[in-house]
Amino acid sequence: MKATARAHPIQGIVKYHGMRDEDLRLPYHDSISVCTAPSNTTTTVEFQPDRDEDTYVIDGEEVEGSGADRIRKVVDEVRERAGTDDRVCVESENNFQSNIGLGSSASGFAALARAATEAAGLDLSLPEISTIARRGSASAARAVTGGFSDLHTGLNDEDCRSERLDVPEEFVDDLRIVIAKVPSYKETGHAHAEAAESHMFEARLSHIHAQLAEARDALREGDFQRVFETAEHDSLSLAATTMTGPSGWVYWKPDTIEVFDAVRDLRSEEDVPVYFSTDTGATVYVNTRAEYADEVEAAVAETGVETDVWEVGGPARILDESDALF
Ligand SMILES: Nc1ncnc2c1ncn2[C@@H]1O[C@H](COP(=O)(O)OP(=O)(O)OP(=O)(O)O)[C@@H](O)[C@H]1O
Ligand SMILES: C[C@@](O)(CCOP(=O)(O)OP(=O)(O)O)CC(=O)O
Repeated sequence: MKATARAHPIQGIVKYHGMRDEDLRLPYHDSISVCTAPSNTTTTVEFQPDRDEDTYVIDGEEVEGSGADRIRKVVDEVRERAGTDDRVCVESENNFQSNIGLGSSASGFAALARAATEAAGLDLSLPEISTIARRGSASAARAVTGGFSDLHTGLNDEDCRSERLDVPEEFVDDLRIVIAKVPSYKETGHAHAEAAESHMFEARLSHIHAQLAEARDALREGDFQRVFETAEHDSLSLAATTMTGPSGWVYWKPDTIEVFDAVRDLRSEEDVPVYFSTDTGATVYVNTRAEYADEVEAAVAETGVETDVWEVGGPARILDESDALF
């Protein structure tokens, strides 16, 4: 009745924005992402029949408000599928900063869904677990299946689930993601809620199918340039939509743009294979290949931002009992 799981956050490639159904978190369109490592979330879940209430703790702090509501959604779905009313104790740790655009809701709800289903004794495939994680965060569905994954939209759990894409191993092993941290706090919930109100949203929807086809084909071929050109372009498309909604969200900061410039200089002046990408946040993912990672990190660090070099992460997995957080 107790289990611990670990999951990695995601970088969007063809990014998800906006939900058809906020309760079930059914996105308007398919989306593709890649999990990042060593960034991860570790979560322990225990069903405790003697308790009166659930408790949720992240990074040593009890979670309340909308953060707790989202965790409860995932836990309630597990309770329903397992046919139990037992209360749970959830403890979680992120080994990276949350709410700065590094995808903590993805790894957080993926680790939660993986640990909770295991603790409840449910025998489910990763795509099935992805439908439970999706109720906390749609990007978490892709963090359950890991690597490069594709979340299909749909109106039910049979259709709206994540599937791991078949991508050449050499391409995955060669990818380096230089993280340019721009620590500006934000929450994406409101942006999703107003996504469809931007006049750019219809344009984005009609464009996204070609982007998805391009990304799937480029990933199958292991074509670095086409995959990350698509991700860079989609970052600009996503920002165009968020910036032109009713709240006019501008997620980028001056440091973000400086990193974009550094990346484009490396590409045009030094012929380095390197592309930027942002999700909903000011932090930049700088995608390059292993042999260029040091040169790219040095150029990005010169703008004054803090950097890290990450790689591709796998699916959500169960850890040993000795790794439990309580
Ligand atoms: N370990 C965790 N377990 C459960 N929920 C988590 C965890 N870490 C973060 N979260 C939730 O995810 C929210 C942050 O994610 P949000 O949906 O705002 O955007 P995001 O784009 O995934 O986040 P980030 O800015 O980290 O990229 C937090 O406010 C919290 O409610
Ligand atoms: C473009 C993104 O940054 C969208 C992030 O959205 P969230 O995963 O934060 O959304 P919730 O479902 O509300 O948790 C990355 C992506 O998933 O494509």
